[in-house]
Amino acid sequence: MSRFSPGDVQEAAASHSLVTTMNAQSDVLSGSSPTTTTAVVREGTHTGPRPANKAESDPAPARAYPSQPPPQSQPQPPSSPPLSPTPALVPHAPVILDSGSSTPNSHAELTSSGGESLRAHETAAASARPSTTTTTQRKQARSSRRTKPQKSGARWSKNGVSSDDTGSDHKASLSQSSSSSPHKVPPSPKTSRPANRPHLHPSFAPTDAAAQKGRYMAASFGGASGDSRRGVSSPRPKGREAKNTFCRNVTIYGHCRYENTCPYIHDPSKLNQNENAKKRFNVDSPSFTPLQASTNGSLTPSSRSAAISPKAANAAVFTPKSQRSTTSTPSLHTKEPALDWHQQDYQEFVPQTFDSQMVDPSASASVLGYDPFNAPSTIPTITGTGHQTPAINPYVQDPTGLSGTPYYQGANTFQTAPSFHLYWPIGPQPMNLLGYQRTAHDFFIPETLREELQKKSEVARQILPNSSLPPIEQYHSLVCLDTTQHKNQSVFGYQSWIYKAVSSKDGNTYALRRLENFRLTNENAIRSVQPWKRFFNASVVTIHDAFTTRAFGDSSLILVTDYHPCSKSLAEEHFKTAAMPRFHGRQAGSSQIPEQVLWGYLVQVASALKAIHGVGLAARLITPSKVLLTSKNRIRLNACGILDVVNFENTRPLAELQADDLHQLGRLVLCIANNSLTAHLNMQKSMEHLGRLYTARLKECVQWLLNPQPSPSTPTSPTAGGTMQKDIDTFLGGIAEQFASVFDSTLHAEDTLISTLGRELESSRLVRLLIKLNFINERPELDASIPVSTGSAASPPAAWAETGERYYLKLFRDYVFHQVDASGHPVTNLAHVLDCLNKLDAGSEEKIALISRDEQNVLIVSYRELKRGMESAFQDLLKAGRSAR
Ligand SMILES: Nc1ncnc2c1ncn2[C@@H]1O[C@H](COP(=O)(O)OP(=O)(O)OP(=O)(O)O)[C@@H](O)[C@H]1O
Repeated sequence: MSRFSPGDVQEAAASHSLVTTMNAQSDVLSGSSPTTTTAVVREGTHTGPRPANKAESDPAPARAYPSQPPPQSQPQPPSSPPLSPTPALVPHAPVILDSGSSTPNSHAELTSSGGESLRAHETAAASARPSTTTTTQRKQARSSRRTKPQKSGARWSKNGVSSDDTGSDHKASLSQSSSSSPHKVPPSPKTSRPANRPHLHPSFAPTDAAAQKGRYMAASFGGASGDSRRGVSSPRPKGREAKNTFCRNVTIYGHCRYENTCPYIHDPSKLNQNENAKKRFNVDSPSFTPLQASTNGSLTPSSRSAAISPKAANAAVFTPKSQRSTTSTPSLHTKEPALDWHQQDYQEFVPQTFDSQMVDPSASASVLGYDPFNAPSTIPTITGTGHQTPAINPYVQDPTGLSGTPYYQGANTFQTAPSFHLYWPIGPQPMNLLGYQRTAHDFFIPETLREELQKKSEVARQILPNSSLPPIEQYHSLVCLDTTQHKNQSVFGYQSWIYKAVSSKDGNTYALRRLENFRLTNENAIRSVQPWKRFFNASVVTIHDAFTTRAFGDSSLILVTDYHPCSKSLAEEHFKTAAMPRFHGRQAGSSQIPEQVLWGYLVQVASALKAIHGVGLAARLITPSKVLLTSKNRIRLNACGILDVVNFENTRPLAELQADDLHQLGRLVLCIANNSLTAHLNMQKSMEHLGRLYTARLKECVQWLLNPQPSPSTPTSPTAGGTMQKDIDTFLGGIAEQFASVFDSTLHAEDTLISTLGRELESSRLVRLLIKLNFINERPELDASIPVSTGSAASPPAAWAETGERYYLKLFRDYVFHQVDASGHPVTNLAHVLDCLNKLDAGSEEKIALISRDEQNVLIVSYRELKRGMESAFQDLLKAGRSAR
């Protein structure tokens, strides 16, 4: 990546006097203030890579990357006029010293090279044709053909249509053809093109007018000077290209005498095939039509199958032998096979960061054996009344990607899942880099965090197509979040389901917990949710509403709570490990939970209990399945308030319930520490195990929580002090030092997030800058609506985007994004882009060399001028927008 060097500035200064003499003329042309341009230098003074420019006069949209910058000593064609400033081709740069590109010059070059191509191709015809070709040039062409036949050759097509064809390419291939096949070409009936005819890009040449071909091809060869230079070193034509070319003898005479030996095509139908095959992706490309599935599941024969034997066409679709084969085969029968393919790829490549242990053997087994085609008939019987959705959570964070399979099976709608593997840095990341050696990833949000946030937002927005779940009140687009169809009635006394749903009132996504077949016998029961609706704590899932409904065909109680995408219960996190032989009630092989994680859980639940007990409530349900893990080590109580409604009539005293909360907390930690859901059933053994694996402090704390109300004479609290109450305040006092350490790590995490946010702020700043630039760059339709600030009548109205500051903003865009290296390859250096945009945003005094697309002019401008120009152009746009209203 080259940058503008100080030498350029000096050279620019040296040519300043010349620049000044040009100012008057250029100002009239550009209509812009002469003060806006710093300097312009002649071609060749810059040393850096040039932007991939096309000729200024070339209207063709397709742009070829130019070859190496032309050396100053590059020989000019004999017919070329001396270099002179040519305002007609210079697109109104504020001050321009033209180094040689001009309309007459271009025309001379066009004419000259066009004549050469014609001569080279049509040996006899060219000599007889009263074209612009001169006798001297013809001789030169012949001699060059004789002496350097190996340099000839390049692609050549029927119309000279390929956007990257060059004059010499064409000439060479034709000279080769003329040597191999003695085509006799008569003089073309059209000998020259009108003088004012614009330079036509080969791709716009008519395809059917054979007589015009030569002319357009000739015109195309004389395109941008960069093109013709590049053509000198074009590769030899390949046999395949001759095969793509229609024989000119057939065009001119109607037949070819040398058809047997001639390498060109003589059958027009073949030509069209070859043409289509040759063009890669353009407007003429045939659209891709995948094999469509008919309603009976068989593939509809397409035109492609007509070309193959019926046996082959009806052959079974290839299915790779893998775990996913059971799922991938039916996906071919969906409406959008291509999309399914993407989805499967996404499943396969998603790096799992947040979860590593959640492999439910039973779930995996059931999914593996799950037949999506039979599912609708079986699932309702499993899930009960009114519950017709396959009770498989599509969003479960299953590393195998299997739990979501049925969801993707049925998905006929378009889905754009972020392809995380595309962003993921490949290979080990370099360490200990200096400040200026940072990698591209250093500029952006950390990969793990970005992936987690993107997943959450994607999951929160996903819906199940063809879902039979009814809307409930204002909640629609219900998706069942349950990961298992075997519901445990013992928790609430009712089967419970949980759905993600969108509220039509506020557009937010909520989690709806439904208790099936719940009958409300007392109106006051449902009012007991009111205090919970006013309760907000960071460690409790907020409750928003509670009501009963018959939308499912039964009488259900619905509790509306916050929705936390990609979350899972502690039971799913810690107890659903791979199938392994059990050992003493524990799952052997499961890893030990770090003590710091357990203290984190203790502190979070304790702070939630402090708040809950403080407002005269009790959590009542602190079990592993009802504590939600919403991000790494971040938990929330998820079933508060439900038992208040369900057990309204036989509730216990509050003090008892609050003491039970502490007991449940102790049991939770004991179970997790023992990696067993039933650890509390064998208390002594479990405590011993806990004592072996963890510190005495943790054991003492759990012991205190599990003990019944301590008597005044037996102080066993964490504080180990004298007589005390067994309440949450005592407990908090006892674990104060753990609170301090958890609080400290929370602050560290917050600091990290704030600094990440700061980096993202930088990115959003650059995005705003880019948006502004793109509003301005090469804007076509505003030409008439915005008066060109020059006020010059000579300026065409269609020049807003090409004049004044807009012109060098356009060149700046090329400088930032379209640079090519010395061999003409695109430069895609993110650091360069960020560097340039940041300097533009800051309005730095640093100067850069902007090179016009025909590589004939170099503008030296500072970022400050660019910034000023961008602001003023943007203001123009705003004004025009306002006046249009
Ligand atoms: N508020 C919520 N936001 C996001 N996901 C939730 C929310 N509440 C529960 N979930 C998810 O829904 C799933 C089912 O939760 P639920 O509370 O029904 O537990 P469960 O494992 O089915 O236990 P049980 O059998 O006792 O009902 C879990 O994967 C959980 O992560």
